[in-house]
Amino acid sequence: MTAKTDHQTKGQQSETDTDANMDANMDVERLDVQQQPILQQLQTESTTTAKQSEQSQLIGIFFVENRRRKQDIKIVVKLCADGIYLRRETTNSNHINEQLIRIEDIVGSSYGQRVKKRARGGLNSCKSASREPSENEPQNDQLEPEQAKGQADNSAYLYIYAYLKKEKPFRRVQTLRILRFRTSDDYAENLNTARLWHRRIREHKQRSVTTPDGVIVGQGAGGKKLLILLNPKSGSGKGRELFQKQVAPLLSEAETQYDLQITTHPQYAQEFVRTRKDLLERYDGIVVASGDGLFYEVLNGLMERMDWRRACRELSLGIIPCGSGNGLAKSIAHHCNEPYEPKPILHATLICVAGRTTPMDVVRVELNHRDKHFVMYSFLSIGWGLIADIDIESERLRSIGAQRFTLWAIRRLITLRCYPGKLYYLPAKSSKTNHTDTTAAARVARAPQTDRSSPEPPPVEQSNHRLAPRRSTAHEKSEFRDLPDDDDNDVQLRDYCHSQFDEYVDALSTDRCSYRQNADSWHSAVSRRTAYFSLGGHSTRSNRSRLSVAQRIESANAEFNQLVPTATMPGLLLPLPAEQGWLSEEGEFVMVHAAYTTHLASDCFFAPDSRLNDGLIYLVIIRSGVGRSQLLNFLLSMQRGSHLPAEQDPYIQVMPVRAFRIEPSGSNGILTIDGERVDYGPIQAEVFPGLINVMTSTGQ
Ligand SMILES: Nc1ncnc2c1ncn2[C@@H]1O[C@H](COP(=O)(O)OP(=O)(O)OP(=O)(O)O)[C@@H](O)[C@H]1O
Repeated sequence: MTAKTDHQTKGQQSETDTDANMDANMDVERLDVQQQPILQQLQTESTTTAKQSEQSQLIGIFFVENRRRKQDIKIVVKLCADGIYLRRETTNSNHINEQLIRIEDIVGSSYGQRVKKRARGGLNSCKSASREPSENEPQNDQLEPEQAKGQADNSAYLYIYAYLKKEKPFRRVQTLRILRFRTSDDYAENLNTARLWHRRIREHKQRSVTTPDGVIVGQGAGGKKLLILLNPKSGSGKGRELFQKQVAPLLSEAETQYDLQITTHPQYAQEFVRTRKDLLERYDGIVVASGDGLFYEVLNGLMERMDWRRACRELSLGIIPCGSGNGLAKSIAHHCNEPYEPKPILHATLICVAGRTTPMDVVRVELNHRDKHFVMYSFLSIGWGLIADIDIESERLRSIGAQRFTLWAIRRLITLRCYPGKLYYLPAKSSKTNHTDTTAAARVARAPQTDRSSPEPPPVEQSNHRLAPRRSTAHEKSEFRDLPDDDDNDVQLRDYCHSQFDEYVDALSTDRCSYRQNADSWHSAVSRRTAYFSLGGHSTRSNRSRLSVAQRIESANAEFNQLVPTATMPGLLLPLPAEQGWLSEEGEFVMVHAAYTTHLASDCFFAPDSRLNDGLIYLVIIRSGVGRSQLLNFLLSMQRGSHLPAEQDPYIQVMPVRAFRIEPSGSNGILTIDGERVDYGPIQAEVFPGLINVMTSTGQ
């Protein structure tokens, strides 16, 4: 190994300065490796975890010339499980400065020859992920001037991409650290050193997202790709451009492998997700680069799959906000205590490449329109009245931007509307019955896999509840699990169905209308499932036609259980049992708005107490008789999240519930699900706690 002493030449330093000047918003620093000792790998016995992590430490000593102050800075760089420690010492004063770039803040690294700024991953270009540099000479157009002129530079460079969290103002700052390895005259040898650092960074990053039981969570971790669905028409219609400029370079820095699908029309994403056979084999995450509307399509497409249960478990979902509302992206950023503004796309992409996931609640919604029954899945909100009116009716002013909401709010305040109807809800803290057991969480208890030692199923309690609930544990309440999908469990379920046959038939015949409603569900209109729900018809997927009617009903229900997450509240046309804690209120309402994420839009902090996985719907009720000034104050304070009354108020009330039903009396009004208008009429919803996993930077 030949020692080099010319590491602080004029030419090199000016390059570093140029970088710093050009990347005004980015913290760039190039550190040149010193002659001796350049790199040490600590050799320790790998008997304990601590020792293992020590073993994977790398240490190097680098120098930077500070021409302005005419002094050299010596920088000791240590790479370990926590991240990268930089200890700076100036040579002519004893000033020491230390910095830790946390492993969570490092998105990735790349190595190879020195490349021009425009050819570098995260700066302006989008180069392909996981670039494996050749050990031959680099391409001429990527060489620095000195190289291009024929002056050989045998150095290998390591580019470390990090985004440091700053509190004031709250944001992430793009940071690039360049390590130059040139202890040898042989480029291949220097490249090997850079490659080792690169590999170690990857290993540490991967370890940081591994759960205690050794499972690597999040996208990209299992060697699969991300599927990115991009709506080029979302928001201001610049989705494609924003992706190329802001998202692709970051994915490249993080070495994320992905397939990009550009949607061509409404329903494209839903259809793609629903029908793609190898979705789970090929991808471990789906990222929506669009607004909340496309996320809604992806969620519902997943729920229409035969393997929806596995899909919800194994595919993590992320969102990069290119739309106009972006309530989900803001809610996730809020959950992770991550900045959102001023660069929502950058911040959200960082969350998507962080490799961690958090369970999130989904709400199952039932609608009835012209005797047809619809089922869909929602993740944001359901609105009836004021906010839904403002949201939908102001569409005609879309061209004026976000101000349309303010203008329309004023209009609505002047001509205030009240809607007569009946509201039912199941409070989260009902003291009556163990109503939490009637939520989806209770199905955990029914899942044989959670208690294989006691296979005896619970008794049937009511005609509209096929399986009676067992009290669930605190842990069970925190996540959704439906009936298990392994073979053992299928057998147990079947055995149980047979043992309870008489009661089952009874229950089914009483309830049949609700199943037949499902036959005409929104799902069946667009999916292959129709055959399953058409009890009277011929199923192409089973030999049910040879069975008796009762057996066919039973068989249909067993299949139905396997296919969709079953509702625990009675069907939309059935009464809601007061003995299970259901409460109701009849009257005139200015608004009933249900939210299950903190933000309805990036600037609407609607349910500040909401958590991604709390199993709660926040029902905000505004009753008729509310004063206009109180209403104005409510609307004006929504942005800060201070709109909800701290004390009991006769007109405005917020209530955490597990399920609710709205029965509007008239036929004129607006109902929205996740900000999109749906048919006006009776609607009910219940929360499925933690049904899906969303990409977060914090994990569980
Ligand atoms: N290529 C396309 N052309 C037209 N519409 C599309 C296309 N791709 C998707 N869509 C539809 O556009 C609708 C709106 O998209 P999206 O929600 O992503 O953006 P947005 O409305 O601007 O954002 P937000 O919902 O946050 O207000 C979606 O419901 C989707 O069905």
